[in-house]
Amino acid sequence: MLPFDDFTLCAATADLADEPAARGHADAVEFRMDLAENPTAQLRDYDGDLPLLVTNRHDGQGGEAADDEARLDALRDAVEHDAVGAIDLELDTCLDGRGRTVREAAREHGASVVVSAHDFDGTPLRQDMRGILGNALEYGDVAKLAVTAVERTDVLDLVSVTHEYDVEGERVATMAMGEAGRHSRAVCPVYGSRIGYAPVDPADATAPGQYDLATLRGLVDDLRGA
Ligand SMILES: O=C1C[C@@](O)(C(=O)O)C[C@@H](O)[C@@H]1O
Repeated sequence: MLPFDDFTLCAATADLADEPAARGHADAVEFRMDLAENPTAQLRDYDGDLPLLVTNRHDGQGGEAADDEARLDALRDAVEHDAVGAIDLELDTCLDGRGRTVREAAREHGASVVVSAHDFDGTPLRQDMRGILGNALEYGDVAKLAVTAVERTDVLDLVSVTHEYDVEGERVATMAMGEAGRHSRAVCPVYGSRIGYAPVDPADATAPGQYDLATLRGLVDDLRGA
């Protein structure tokens, strides 16, 4: 089980062979099944130390998986592996009811549920970000929102909403994608964001504006005074 009680840095990858290289800096591995070759075999053969957060992102939310039942079946199967401590499920998949049995399977196997939403066009209004995270909290243990920053100042409202939920005792994970939002990946955790994502190798970024793993670990630890 990945409780996300505190900031959890995930090495985001489509290749579980990255795990040994991630161990020194990451708390967990985000396994992007939708970007992976033979994800089922990779999961079956995984014997690394780090727990897995499993994501099978559909193409409407920035991933490469078709948004079909097979995508959800793969998540339901994934939670049966002991190494899987959490799954990521899109908010739209929860709102349309298709995520219910996936969440149930996760709970049954002691895996946390991260309910996520992505905005690749911009940063929604403050009250809308609050609303999206609030909706996601209805379904998941952690509500995650990744927006796109066009200006550096777009991050201000995101930080403040993150802080509000943290003060209310809710688990949220936030980040602004894109160059203008890059600093949010280090700053949002200072205000309570529970999850960070970074590739071991910067060439393998899973979203725009990500730092490499060692850099993000250093920045977050520094800023949070670890
Ligand atoms: O949802 C997220 C967050 C993310 O998009 C990011 O911006 O770091 C990276 C993805 O791998 C992950 O699934």
